[in-house]
Amino acid sequence: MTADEPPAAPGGTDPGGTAGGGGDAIVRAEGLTKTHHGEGTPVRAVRGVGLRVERGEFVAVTGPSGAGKSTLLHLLGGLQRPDSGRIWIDGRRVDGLSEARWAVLRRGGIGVVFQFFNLVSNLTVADNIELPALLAGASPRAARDSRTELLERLRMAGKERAMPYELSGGEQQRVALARALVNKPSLLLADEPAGSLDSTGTREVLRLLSAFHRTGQTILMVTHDARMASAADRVISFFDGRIADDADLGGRSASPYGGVSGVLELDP
Ligand SMILES: Nc1ncnc2c1ncn2[C@@H]1O[C@H](COP(=O)(O)OP(=O)(O)OP(=O)(O)O)[C@@H](O)[C@H]1O
Repeated sequence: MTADEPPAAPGGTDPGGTAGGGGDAIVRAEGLTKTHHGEGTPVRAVRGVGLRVERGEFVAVTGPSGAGKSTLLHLLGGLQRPDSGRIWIDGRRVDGLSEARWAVLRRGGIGVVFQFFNLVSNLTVADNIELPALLAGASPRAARDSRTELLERLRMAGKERAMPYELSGGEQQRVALARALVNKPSLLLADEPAGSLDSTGTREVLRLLSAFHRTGQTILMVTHDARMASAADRVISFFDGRIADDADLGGRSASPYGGVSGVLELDP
């Protein structure tokens, strides 16, 4: 499939990951635009953005409030639809997928964490983490094993039976991370993952994201916090709906994967 061909049929895949996706890119987007039509004047939140994230990268998208960072992340996770532009995830053209297909993709290939955890309040920690695994078709035993392993990695062993309201904000975010990672997604999208945490919670989330990154997890994180951004190996500055700068922080990268790029595209 070339970049000009229509989206893959729902369920269609490109196992080689090269059709339109180019090389080993986990995310590729071209010409993305999104205007919000709210109460007042329409807001052009994303104004022609091209982006490429390679397998194993940890990319931070930073910029002032209202720059359009969250909108960009929502477009890449299928939580909002672009007005124009194309998106490939793991080599597969996805911008034309139905809501249901996007939901399936988020259940397996894309994990998402938000500022406000969004745990299911009447489910235990264990059930919150196992649910997406079960929905994706894992056996109860496999879901339990994955949950146990993740809770250990997240230093939350022993909290399996706790309810979300019994946990601190930092602990709830660790459960949200476990839930997002339980199906081993090729991409983790994180929208201000420490935005509602104190400095201890922020440090812990940062440490955990870095630890998952070191074991190969591809992460795209939106943050306005310079400390958070400094944990990434590449920082994209977003301003007024566009990529204003794209800096490979080089040397510190724990990722074995090089070759990064991000391009500013003109308005269509
Ligand atoms: N659903 C919506 N309806 C109307 N306007 C919206 C909507 N979502 C976002 N906007 C507007 O689009 C612009 C970009 O918002 P967005 O949340 O993407 O920015 P951001 O860079 O993530 O900001 P912040 O750091 O404050 O979260 C803002 O002006 C915002 O008010």
